[in-house]
Amino acid sequence: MSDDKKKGGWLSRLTQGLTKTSTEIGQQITSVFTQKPLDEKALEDLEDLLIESDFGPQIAADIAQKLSQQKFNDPKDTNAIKAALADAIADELSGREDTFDALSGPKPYIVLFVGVNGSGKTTTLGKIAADLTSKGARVLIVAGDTFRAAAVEQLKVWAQRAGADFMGRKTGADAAGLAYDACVRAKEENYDVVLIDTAGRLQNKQQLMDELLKIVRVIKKVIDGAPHETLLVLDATVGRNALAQEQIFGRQAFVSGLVMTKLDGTARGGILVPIAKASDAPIKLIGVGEDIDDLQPFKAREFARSMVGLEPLG
Ligand SMILES: Nc1nc2c(ncn2[C@@H]2O[C@H](COP(=O)(O)OP(=O)(O)OP(=O)(O)O)[C@@H](O)[C@H]2O)c(=O)[nH]1
Repeated sequence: MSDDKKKGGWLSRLTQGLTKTSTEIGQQITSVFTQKPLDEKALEDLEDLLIESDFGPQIAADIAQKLSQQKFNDPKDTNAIKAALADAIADELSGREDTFDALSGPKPYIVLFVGVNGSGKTTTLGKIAADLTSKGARVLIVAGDTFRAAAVEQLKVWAQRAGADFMGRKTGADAAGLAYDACVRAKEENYDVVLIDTAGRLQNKQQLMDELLKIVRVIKKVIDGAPHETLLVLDATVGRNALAQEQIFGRQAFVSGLVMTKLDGTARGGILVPIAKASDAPIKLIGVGEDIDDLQPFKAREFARSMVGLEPLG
């Protein structure tokens, strides 16, 4: 067992978090390959397996094609095949990863969280707040989803837990007005980071987008160059719907990074790959569980290895 695993560090959490997907891919790959050489039928089976894991037909075909061109000394050596598969997945994700770093940029650093209700926005925001305050940052949490009292309460709890300050308004208040006041306060009171939650009702897309754009406009009025980061939070368990959501929010062009949550809750974690490829914004963070430590920086190679059931390299 590696040191990381003993400590329950992020790599082992990543491996554990992706168990559902890696069981699907990692174990099935054994049955795909053990009884036969890496022939056309095996590659077709691999392609099907990748499609079942939500990689999408094009990416599945590209990966199978790549593997078909490789020579394996022992076609029954599933670890070598898994490593080649992990490399092929990581190659698909090349250039699609980036770091989320709220502490090296200008202050106050303004981060906006967008995404549909239930995607994990509030939880992601809370986990980030806890991480930042643990590093000594002064953090202001802003409950910009003014439509749902429960969302405001949930954020308040996260703020208390993280030791961050909190700003909210009564139900139905103007979210852009709240964001404006929060930015003014953050400037005056020298906060390091402001984390702004937003509403995520998708029943009326245009209204939702108009409201988000209004929030962005007012933030810019107070702080030049802000928001410094707009994170789109997507739930991996909704599969291809997450791809559709990326297209809706991504088309507005102000998304600067993606967070893929609940990868632990699905055997179809392959969905991250077509989303990463379709989006203009890179993937910055992934959620592999409900604990604070389960929100992790996205590292394509480690992700790909965990996904096929190999130890991440670290
Ligand atoms: N298993 C797992 N659960 C998660 C993860 N991220 C968030 N959740 C859970 O998903 C549920 C929804 O998360 P919220 O943060 O409330 O989602 P939201 O987008 O803010 O949704 P609203 O509050 O409805 O606007 C909660 O029960 C979270 O605990 C994750 O990475 N893994």
